[in-house]
Amino acid sequence: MAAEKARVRKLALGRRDGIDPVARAEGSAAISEAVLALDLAPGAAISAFLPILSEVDLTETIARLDERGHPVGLPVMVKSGLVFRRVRPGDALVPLGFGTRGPGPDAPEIIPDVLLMPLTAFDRQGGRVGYGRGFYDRAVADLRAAGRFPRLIGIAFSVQEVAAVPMEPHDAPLDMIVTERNVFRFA
Ligand SMILES: Nc1nc2c(c(=O)[nH]1)N(C=O)[C@@H](CNc1ccc(C(=O)N[C@@H](CCC(=O)O)C(=O)O)cc1)CN2
Ligand SMILES: Nc1ncnc2c1ncn2[C@@H]1O[C@H](COP(=O)(O)OP(=O)(O)OP(=O)(O)O)[C@@H](O)[C@H]1O
Repeated sequence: MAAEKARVRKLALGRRDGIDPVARAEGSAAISEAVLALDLAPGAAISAFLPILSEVDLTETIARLDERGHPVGLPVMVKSGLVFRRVRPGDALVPLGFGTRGPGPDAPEIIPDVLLMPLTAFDRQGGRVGYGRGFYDRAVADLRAAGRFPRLIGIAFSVQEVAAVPMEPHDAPLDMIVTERNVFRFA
């Protein structure tokens, strides 16, 4: 199981790393438009992410969601797992580990109603795999334990699709995946 996850992760990451900068920017713009076209409840709190490595760039999405009045949060790794701190366009960001950046400790936390989730590989059944550290899986488990059931939306380039991601009991299937080509809905 772990070996098969590692295999699809490597395969999809290789293809993601191979997207050229122009296609990456165009793909990110298309994904942003698709996310902004979803029927998000007014005022819903939304977690996003800023790109590391060759990830989709949601910078513009974050600005537009904020403009519409959505509290937007970025993931921060803390001892207990992941928390989401509110970010506003123009805020100063600090390094947060593994190349990630986000709001400092003074920023308020948000409890997301919608998670825009980074991933390495996905399949058409809602399967998702990340970098293999379980941060997002644990964040979803923690939210559910607190009685919260956020919508889980995977964000990826279409080349990150694989035939099947092996899913384990701790893996939360996605409700939706947005790529530059498709919006897949599972729930
Ligand atoms: N943009 C973004 N922010 C995020 C995440 C993410 O996946 N993407 N995270 C999601 O958990 C958390 C950061 N955690 C991370 C944990 C491990 C690695 C990691 O192992 N990176 C490898 C490179 C991947 C590879 O090539 O295999 C490394 O640095 O060696 C990255 C992020 C919170 N913020
Ligand atoms: N809810 C959870 N509680 C405790 N441990 C967990 C939980 N979810 C995942 N883990 C652990 O995290 C590790 C990585 O899991 P997995 O390979 O599914 O990560 P991933 O999906 O690639 O990562 P991420 O969720 O950060 O994107 C595994 O050892 C797993 O047991």
